Amino acid sequence: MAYKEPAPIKDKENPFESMMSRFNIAAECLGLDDDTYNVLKSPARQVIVNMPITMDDGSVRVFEGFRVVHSTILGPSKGGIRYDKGVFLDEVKALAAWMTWKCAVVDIPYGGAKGGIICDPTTMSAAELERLTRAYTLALIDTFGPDQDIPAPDMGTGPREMAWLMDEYSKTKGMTVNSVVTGKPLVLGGSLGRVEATGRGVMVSAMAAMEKLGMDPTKSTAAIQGFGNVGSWAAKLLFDKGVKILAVSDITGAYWNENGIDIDAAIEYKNAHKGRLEGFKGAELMADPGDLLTSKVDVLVPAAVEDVITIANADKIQARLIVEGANGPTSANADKIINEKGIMVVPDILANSGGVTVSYFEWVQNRLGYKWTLELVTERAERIMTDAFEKVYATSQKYNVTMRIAAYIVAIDKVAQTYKFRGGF
Ligand SMILES: NC(=O)C1=CN([C@@H]2O[C@H](COP(=O)(O)OP(=O)(O)OC[C@H]3O[C@@H](n4cnc5c(N)ncnc54)[C@H](O)[C@@H]3O)[C@@H](O)[C@H]2O)C=CC1
Ligand SMILES: O=C(O)CCC(=O)C(=O)O
Repeated sequence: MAYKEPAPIKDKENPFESMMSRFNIAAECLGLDDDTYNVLKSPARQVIVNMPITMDDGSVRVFEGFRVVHSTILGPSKGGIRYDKGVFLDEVKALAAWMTWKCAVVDIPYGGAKGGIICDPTTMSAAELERLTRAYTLALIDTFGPDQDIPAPDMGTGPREMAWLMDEYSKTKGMTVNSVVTGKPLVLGGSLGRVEATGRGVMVSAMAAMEKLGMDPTKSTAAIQGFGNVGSWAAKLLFDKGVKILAVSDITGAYWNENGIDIDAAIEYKNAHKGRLEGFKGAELMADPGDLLTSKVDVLVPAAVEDVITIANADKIQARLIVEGANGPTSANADKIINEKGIMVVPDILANSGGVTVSYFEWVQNRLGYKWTLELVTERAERIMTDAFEKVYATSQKYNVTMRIAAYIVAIDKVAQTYKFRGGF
């Protein structure tokens, strides 16, 4: 196969190269053939759109957006849409590939995609965001579809944006098509349990890993970076399991309480303050928010952005366990340092796959025209996550590799086997 030792790449890494360097190692472990390797390293489709939007003050701004479909070999492509001022094409390419691996790890019948729009949603009105979301939907009308490519929320987007997308798509088709998007409000066909699904999967992964490491959750401490959808739910569900959360953070700073943060109070505060923790009195503001990552805790959950654990701080990490709520929070160059320190990492493509798993349930329910109970959603999602964790753990033992490389091996193996049966290239 065409595997080559990746050239050393410096932090800040290109996220796509970062993804590829892990893919290369896993491909070599599997002895992946050249043809499949070459197909999988290239995204199937990359669309760049420019959308002129009338702002509230009457001016017109042109926004750039992307949709990258990495693979559809396992089924329609699936993946969130990110609204962020720093989003860029290679990041979306990496995120799309991670979706392919993630869906394969949890064994759901989807390929991978991701979208992004360069914008700062915190400075835009709801009306401007609605116009932008509708324009993006129209620009990608031939890409999206319940059997083609199914978006969902990611950073900076949530049920509100998914509702606009569903409505715009449905209008162009002349009928209601709720299965074109997941993460919708419940009343539009959203699934019970989707909002907390990614955080729940993080909690399930953390519990499974703690068991392997012989850690008692009720005697363990944790720090959580990011207090949005994933971080706040992961914090809440770990807190409910008795884990003492010593630190949480968001874009406004990191907050520390030696005696443990009351996560219910933190969530209540955030909800009452435009989604931000700024001014939260239940913890002290840390002088440097980056110190959260190297603080003295047992479990670290990066649940914000990419490349926060790098060669600059990896050797200072004190946690025994890292559970990656975010996509790509650890740079490829930091993997070796973390591994040498004996820290167990539950990688993103496993740890945060609870979200897409319940998105899959939402799509299934929409297509059935039927609603599942929360108990059913939770029980099925937890079973899928636990099975995936055990499969990845067993693979890591079999190949004597980290959980991250094991997760890639599980995923690439499934995709490669599918290609073998389907043929076609
Ligand atoms: N929403 C979902 O279902 C899924 C999200 N993810 C990933 O989880 C991560 C977070 O996504 P969401 O929670 O949905 O986004 P979100 O937009 O709901 O929240 C992001 C949070 O991170 C904080 N943040 C941003 N930059 C930060 C920084 N430099 N330091 C500390 N905090 C920072 C924000 O203030 C906010 O609290 C992303 O990597 C996303 O791709 C992964 C799987 C599914
Ligand atoms: O729920 C989904 O379909 C995708 C969520 C997502 O974007 C992710 O897992 O990174």
